[in-house]
Amino acid sequence: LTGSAVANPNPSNFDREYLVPVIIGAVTPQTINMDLDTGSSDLWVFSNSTPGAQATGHVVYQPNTCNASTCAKLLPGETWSIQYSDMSSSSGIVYSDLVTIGGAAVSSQAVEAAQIVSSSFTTDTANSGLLGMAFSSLNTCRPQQQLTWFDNIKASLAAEVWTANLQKGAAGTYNFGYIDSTAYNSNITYTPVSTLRGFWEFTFSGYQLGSSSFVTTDMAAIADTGTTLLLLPSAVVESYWAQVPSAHLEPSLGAYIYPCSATPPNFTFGIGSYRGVVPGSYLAYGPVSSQWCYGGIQSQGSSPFSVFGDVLLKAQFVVFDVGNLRIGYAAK
Ligand SMILES: CC1CCN(C(=N)N)CC1
Ligand SMILES: CC1CCN(C(=N)N)CC1
Repeated sequence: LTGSAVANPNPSNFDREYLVPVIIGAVTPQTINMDLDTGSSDLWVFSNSTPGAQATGHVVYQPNTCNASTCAKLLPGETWSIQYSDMSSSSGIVYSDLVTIGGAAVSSQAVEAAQIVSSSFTTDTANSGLLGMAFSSLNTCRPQQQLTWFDNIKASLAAEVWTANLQKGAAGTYNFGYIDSTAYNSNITYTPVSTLRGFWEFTFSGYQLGSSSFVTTDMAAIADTGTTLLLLPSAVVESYWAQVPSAHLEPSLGAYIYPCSATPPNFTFGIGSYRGVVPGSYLAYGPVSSQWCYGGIQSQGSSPFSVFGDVLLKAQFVVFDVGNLRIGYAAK
């Protein structure tokens, strides 16, 4: 078994997130556009349990709890509650239902129906749910923790692997169970993943800011499709933006902005001896005013790891190898 699904950048704003059409239900199937997030492990959707005012503009999951084996089933007593790093949150109840992504189906997937969603989810009308693809140890369902869609399907796949091929301002692809050798043009360099924190966490071997020399130093990072930007240690971020005249940390935003007339420098990361290049144009996130632009590289703050978000991932072909607990990067 294999699967292949489109990854659509959020239509309105600078590839803030990438949405995947997910088909939920057998008797009355619904296609719901969800944000595939390798930084969390809950599959949750706006639903008929979400208050109307919070669900306005969204497709809502309507579980068909009919009386056949193919119907949705409420999991009695199960609840979930999650908070994301941008302080958004959601919570609710849990059903089991058929979930098909890119032609690959899980018959009894925990589908977490929202009873409450915070305002930033309500206003993000292109996104009607989160598809968690980190490790199941982070799943918030209680009292019985539930498995991610990938954990449920992986034994049926040709290989316990999936790949991300995100694009800048265009549709990309998530493939499940196979590696499309036509999708990249360098060897894939793998490095081990630690699951101790439940993320796709790995060590990268250093970085290069623009045309400066490569800095060889082992650093921790997670690969996170659910984070838009590239988050690095504040000292590295300061050095990076020092290369752009007038770029500065804007206190009111808590972020670096730079003159939109400038193109930011490239960012290169190392995996062993592999060098992954993020073009400067990918690090121009979007305007905050007529002349100031929001930088695509920002500080990781107090986080113990960097966050390789969409601005970096879209420049690479990325292999999430669950079977071998490793992550792979290739140029494309
Ligand atoms: C470490 C944090 C990264 C951002 N998150 C996420 N993509 N769900 C939350 C966890
Ligand atoms: C993992 C992220 C998904 C998108 N988010 C949001 N719409 N508030 C934040 C959390």
